Amino acid sequence: MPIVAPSLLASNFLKLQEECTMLNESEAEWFHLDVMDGVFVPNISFGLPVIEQIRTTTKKVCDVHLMIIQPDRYTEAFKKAGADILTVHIEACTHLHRTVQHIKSLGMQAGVSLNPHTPVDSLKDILDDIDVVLLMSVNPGFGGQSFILHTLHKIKELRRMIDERALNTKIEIDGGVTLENAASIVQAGADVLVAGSTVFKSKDPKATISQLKHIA
Ligand SMILES: O=C(CO)[C@@H](O)[C@H](O)COP(=O)(O)O
Repeated sequence: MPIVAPSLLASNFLKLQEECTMLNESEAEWFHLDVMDGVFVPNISFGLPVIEQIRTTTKKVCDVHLMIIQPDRYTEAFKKAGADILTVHIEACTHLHRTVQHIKSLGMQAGVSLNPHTPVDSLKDILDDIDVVLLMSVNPGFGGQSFILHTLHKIKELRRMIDERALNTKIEIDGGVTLENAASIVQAGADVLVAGSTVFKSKDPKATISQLKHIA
């Protein structure tokens, strides 16, 4: 069964506490928190103070996805704000190995994210060092986009790489995940489903989370 990680980007920020309570009562294991800087991606979302507050509402895993340039400037700050997993973009890092080691030295799990055009092959010299690979299945920056079908090939290729090395690295898929495509994403080899619009725009978000969890 996949881990379900609702993306709070699609939540109602005026009712953030209620949204967090709903997630706490649901089968979601991770809170997916999208940080955007308006430079790496053409949108600005939320940052440290919001994550700090969300952290006080939950004991679930806080999975922070940094869509920012020069993420090293903020590694400690996100640890302090309560991140359990800190994911950086391969396209935003100059010394990725150093960045990953720094994240892990602070006691967080390290994730590396790939934009849709970045081949999974680019992970071959870092894969053994990371806990999570976050494959973007849309171009990052906005919720509510359509899943890019080619991602299914990338998931299968990455699954092969991980299994060949007998690693426990998780494959997380982010963007355009729906009740219609979730089963094929999991069958291709994904471990974690990020879902924003599908969860928060549904009539019954808790039930939708359960459906995503049990769909495959
Ligand atoms: O990181 C991002 C977008 O950059 C994602 O987390 C989206 O927010 C997912 O939203 P949906 O496609 O599920 O609405």
